[in-house]
Amino acid sequence: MTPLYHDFAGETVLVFGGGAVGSRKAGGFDDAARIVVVSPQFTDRVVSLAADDERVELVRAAPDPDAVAGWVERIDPALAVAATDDAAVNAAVEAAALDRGLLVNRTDVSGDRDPGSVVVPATIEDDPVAVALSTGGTSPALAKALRERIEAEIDGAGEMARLSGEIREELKADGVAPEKRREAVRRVVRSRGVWKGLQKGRSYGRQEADTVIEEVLNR
Ligand SMILES: C[C@@]1(CC(=O)O)C2=NC(=C\c3[nH]c(c(CCC(=O)O)c3CC(=O)O)Cc3[nH]c(c(CC(=O)O)c3CCC(=O)O)/C=C3\N/C(=C\2)[C@@H](CCC(=O)O)[C@]3(C)CC(=O)O)/[C@H]1CCC(=O)O
Ligand SMILES: NC(=O)c1ccc[n+]([C@@H]2O[C@H](COP(=O)([O-])OP(=O)(O)OC[C@H]3O[C@@H](n4cnc5c(N)ncnc54)[C@H](O)[C@@H]3O)[C@@H](O)[C@H]2O)c1
Repeated sequence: MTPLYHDFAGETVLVFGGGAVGSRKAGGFDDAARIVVVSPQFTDRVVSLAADDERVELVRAAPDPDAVAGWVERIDPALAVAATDDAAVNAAVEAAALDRGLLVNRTDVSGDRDPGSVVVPATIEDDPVAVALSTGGTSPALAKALRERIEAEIDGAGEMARLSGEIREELKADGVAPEKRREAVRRVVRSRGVWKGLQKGRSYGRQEADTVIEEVLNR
């Protein structure tokens, strides 16, 4: 499998099943224009998600396997998520989506998949930095445990991305030779002092970074 980032802006995601798994998946599409959850029952979590987020619609229904394709056709999503506790319904969701050339996330199986059948990774976001983590479907519990470790490890990465991106542009604009510029940026992103400074505040991080840059430029 090849990991890719997909932009669902302007698209619909259709989730079958409003239990624990369907509710978690429904809350994970920050970029989608519309998220429709079809289920006879819903968790409190997804009910409050729909109350707070107008993009999320709950439709109370329990389509049988033969009816699933009609729902997929009417709602015409970019991605269908099969998250019911009924394997025949989940299989029908997969078949209907693949028949129409749509992406599908089947939550009740692991291992080999048809092309178009995607896996949702564990994710860590500190905008604009994002980490997606998969165990190739082998051990979702490990994906979650590693996500928790990495979350602590990359705390502050978003601020570091903004600062080092800005420094990169400044050094380019100042006409610093490419080798020196790369060396300076590489040192900034690896400097414990800069990471620590950023935790106190942006200006402290910037000060630490300026010291690192001076060292490189004056060598
Ligand atoms: C990462 C995460 C993203 C998300 O879903 O948001 C995710 N599962 C998460 C948690 C989790 N899932 C399960 C447990 C209980 C412990 C356990 O059984 O291991 C826990 C842990 C917990 O809940 O503590 C059970 C489980 N999961 C799948 C099956 C079916 C099967 O294995 O056959 C069963 C057995 C069901 C049963 O027993 O009936 C299948 C899939 N789950 C995936 C993703 C895909 C593979 C990702 C990868 O490559 O690692 C894949 C293949 C399909 C998909 O869903 O895309 C999310 C962590 C989010 C986070 O917190 O960061
Ligand atoms: N991928 C994952 O991370 C993960 C984790 C745990 C379990 N699972 C799998 O996902 C499935 C769902 O797990 P869960 O914990 O959310 O179960 P759950 O029982 O809490 O939820 C299942 C939901 O599906 C709904 N449903 C039943 N028939 C339906 C139909 N015909 N159409 C639409 N909705 C229907 C139910 O009303 C319920 O809300 C399980 O079968 C399990 O195999 C996956």
